Amino acid sequence: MTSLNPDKKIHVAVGVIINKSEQILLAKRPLNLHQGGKWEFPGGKVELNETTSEALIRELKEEVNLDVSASHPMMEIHHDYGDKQVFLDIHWVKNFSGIATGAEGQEVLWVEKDDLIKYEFPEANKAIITKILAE
Ligand SMILES: Nc1nc2c([nH]c(=O)n2[C@@H]2O[C@H](COP(=O)(O)OP(=O)(O)OP(=O)(O)O)[C@@H](O)[C@H]2O)c(=O)[nH]1
Ligand SMILES: [Mg+2]
Repeated sequence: MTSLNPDKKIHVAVGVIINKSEQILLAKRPLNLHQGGKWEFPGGKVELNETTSEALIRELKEEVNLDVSASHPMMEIHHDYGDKQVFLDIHWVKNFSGIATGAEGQEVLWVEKDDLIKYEFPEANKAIITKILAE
């Protein structure tokens, strides 16, 4: 039996990580995951009893081995993929230490802002790219 689930929207903490050379960090989503094979901004699901910034710190350590010391809100996006509804809570991350690596085996890349349009992203990310380019 199918039922309506009011909580099925997934809350995701997303980091737009920008280094001293004004490059942005991208990671490639593993093929087996939702929206697999596309590039993304590192991040992941906010767990119960966790704030968005706590989730961001945890996810960026797990995924790209960076230690985030500060982040600030950039924008919120609600998107329906049909098979999944997401609430992307996107933060700028300018204060961090460490060397970015694909800690889960994924490809990671520092990209110039103007080159972002060359990469394939999940549909919901279009507005994020627009916002970055407007900075
Ligand atoms: N991390 C991230 N997720 C995004 C972006 N854009 C976007 O639509 N999403 C969607 O948001 C959801 C994030 O889930 P995720 O797979 O990163 O979550 P997670 O790291 O906690 O993974 P897991 O709990 O499945 O191991 C996915 O459905 C993904 O397609 C993005 O730029 N970054
Ligand atoms: Mg993730």
